[in-house]
Amino acid sequence: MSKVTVVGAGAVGATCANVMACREVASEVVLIDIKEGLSEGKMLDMYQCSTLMDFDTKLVGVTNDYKQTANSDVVVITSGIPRKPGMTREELIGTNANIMKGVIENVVKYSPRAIIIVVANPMDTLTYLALKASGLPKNRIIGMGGALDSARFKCYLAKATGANINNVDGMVIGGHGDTTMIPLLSKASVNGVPVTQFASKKKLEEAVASTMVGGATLTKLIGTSAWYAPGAAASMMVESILHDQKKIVPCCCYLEGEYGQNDICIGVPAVIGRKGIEKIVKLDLTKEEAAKFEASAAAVRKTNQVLHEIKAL
Ligand SMILES: NC(=O)C1=CN([C@@H]2O[C@H](COP(=O)(O)OP(=O)(O)OC[C@H]3O[C@@H](n4cnc5c(N)ncnc54)[C@H](O)[C@@H]3O)[C@@H](O)[C@H]2O)C=CC1
Ligand SMILES: O=C([O-])CC(=O)C(=O)O
Repeated sequence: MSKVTVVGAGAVGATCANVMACREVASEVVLIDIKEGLSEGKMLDMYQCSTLMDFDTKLVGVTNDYKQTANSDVVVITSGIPRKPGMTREELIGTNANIMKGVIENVVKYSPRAIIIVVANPMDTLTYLALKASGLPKNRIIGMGGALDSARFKCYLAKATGANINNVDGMVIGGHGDTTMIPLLSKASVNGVPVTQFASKKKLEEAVASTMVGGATLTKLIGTSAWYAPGAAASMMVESILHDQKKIVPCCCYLEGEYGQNDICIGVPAVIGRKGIEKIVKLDLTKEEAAKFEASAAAVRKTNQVLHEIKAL
């Protein structure tokens, strides 16, 4: 028996709940939101897919009643406003930091043993806030960003190389921001063969640039930010935890010396299993990539500083 709570029944939260239900990732999924009836309605709709899609997951929707989320094994936090075209993720901090503080208090109160996955933006800074506000050990607070950015990177690489998408491997580390993420071209491959064998430098650099603005491109097209791939990425992380799959997932982790950084949550590859972040994986970065990581960390720290200015920390 396993129980997952998703906080925020908007686009990303409901999609994540739906993917988890369809894949039977957990025996019970609870969706909670402050908007009266929203979670109840979405979970009822989802439940009515059971026979159509052949799943048997207990689905519960609640309005702001954390008692029903009690003793969750994993909690995914998507509550927060999304950006509109032309905005950065960092601009969401004032509203979303306040939401995060209230949510974390309830999550820790009702599910003290849960592993928490932070999705709301600006994700790296809100992961840091969740860690500090919850007082939980660092292995139990994970931010979702790198999994999504890497999935997008693989799509753009598949287009650039003409390779089968499922043969493409690629990883994005660093902050989850338009200018802070670092798609690692040096490690990208098609079935283990470096991507440079399949596409020109120019095309590969275009794939990197498109990945970095992947979220902004979707926001411009849709008018609000994306949800299908974000929801699926969060579900994949929950699955790796609950099924102890020990997948190596680029995700936002608290660093204490790794990659030359301290007291920061930022994207690095990690083994994700039943204990949450089980190991931070060390990559041999090129000189240029290491310099980019340093700059990315400096930018994330600048946003973290805002938490003090708005008295969220
Ligand atoms: N880390 C990542 O890779 C990604 C992060 N995001 C972020 O996820 C967040 C959610 O995005 P969407 O689902 O598109 O937004 P949305 O507006 O569709 O849904 C947000 C939901 O949160 C709810 N909410 C607000 N305050 C709450 C509270 N205190 N407790 C419970 N629920 C509360 C709202 O009522 C709303 O239903 C945004 O901050 C967005 O930027 C979105 C995509 C990817
Ligand atoms: O772009 C946004 O604001 C939402 C997000 O983080 C993403 O889709 O990568």
